[in-house]
Amino acid sequence: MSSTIGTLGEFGLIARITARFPATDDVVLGPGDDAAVVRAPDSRVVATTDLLVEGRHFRRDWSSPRDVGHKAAAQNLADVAAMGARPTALLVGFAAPADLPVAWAEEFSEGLRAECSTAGAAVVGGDIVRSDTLTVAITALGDLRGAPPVRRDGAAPGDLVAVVGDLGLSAAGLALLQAGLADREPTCPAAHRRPAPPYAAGPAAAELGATAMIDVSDGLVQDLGHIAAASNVRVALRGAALRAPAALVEAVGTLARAGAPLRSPLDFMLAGGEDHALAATFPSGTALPSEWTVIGEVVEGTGVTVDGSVPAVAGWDHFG
Ligand SMILES: Nc1ncnc2c1ncn2[C@@H]1O[C@H](COP(=O)(O)OP(=O)(O)O)[C@@H](O)[C@H]1O
Ligand SMILES: Cc1ncc(C[n+]2csc(CCOP(=O)(O)OP(=O)(O)O)c2C)c(N)n1
Ligand SMILES: [Mg+2]
Ligand SMILES: [Mg+2]
Ligand SMILES: [Mg+2]
Repeated sequence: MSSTIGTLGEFGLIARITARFPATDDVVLGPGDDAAVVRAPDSRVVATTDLLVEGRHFRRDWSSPRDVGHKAAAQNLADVAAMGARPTALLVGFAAPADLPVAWAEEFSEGLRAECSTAGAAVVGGDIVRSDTLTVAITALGDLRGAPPVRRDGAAPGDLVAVVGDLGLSAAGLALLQAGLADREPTCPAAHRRPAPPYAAGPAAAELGATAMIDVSDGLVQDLGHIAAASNVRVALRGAALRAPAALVEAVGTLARAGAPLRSPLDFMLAGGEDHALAATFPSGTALPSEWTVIGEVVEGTGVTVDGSVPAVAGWDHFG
């Protein structure tokens, strides 16, 4: 029988987990003392937190522990990048039932470490408690390197709207998993299990003069709606600019043939969350690197439109 965290005990588990988290140059003191010490050369620290709850954010039969570690880190590190900052450190709240295998916690930690290393961050601490529901509460910190944060309220009429990263793949992957079709179309389920936020594009966007930015966690329309509301503008998207990748088109075909509720590739791109693409506004005329796609412009008004109409798609709302 595999050992569980209940038999290993809290401090045994802490020792097992913290041994996996090496320091980076940003870390003065890592896990093990009452608190970690992280360098803040700019003296302003970007801080963000997101919870993941089993059953709501992930399922252990759909995602490996490594996948959940990758996703938990990515969801938080993307918020740091969306401020235009470089992620530096992560803190991990881990609440789990006593019968959780130690290997699950270790593999999860390995996923966290690997995703942090992709983003250039380190795990510097956390907490462990017993709980009936497996829950992960992450806090991520970041460094603005002296630059001002890119907020949600800076978009102005005339700005262009652009996006970098995946759109719709995670939601299509979730739909395939829900329909029991994940084995037939593995690309989207893989994107659902391990989103790949374009971390470096966040600070790069800040340097390019981004006027507002957000990571797409709940759906493109809903998240751009936060920029529209905070900036008192309308975000006018062009549907033709949202070109669906082949994997999304194929996933939609497979879902349709299996009789799943009809959703077009564009629906997934407009409403699907959890890819953690970055959506930003830039002054018109900004020369954007090729990984960015211009998808519309900022105009006077309110809300988000696609080809002039309010789209009939909704993003994720935990209580919706
Ligand atoms: N329980 C809370 N207490 C304080 N602030 C919160 C709470 N929940 C959300 N917020 C804040 O509200 C804002 C929007 O939250 P959210 O939609 O979760 O953002 P994101 O999608 O980037 O994670 C963020 O600034 C977040 O820190
Ligand atoms: C088992 C399962 N069901 C449904 C979803 C879909 N889902 C859960 S949370 C979420 C939105 C993103 O999570 P949230 O907690 O809202 O993160 P935030 O927007 O705060 O970054 C989505 C699309 C999922 N990931 N897993
Ligand atoms: Mg959040
Ligand atoms: Mg966000
Ligand atoms: Mg959300």
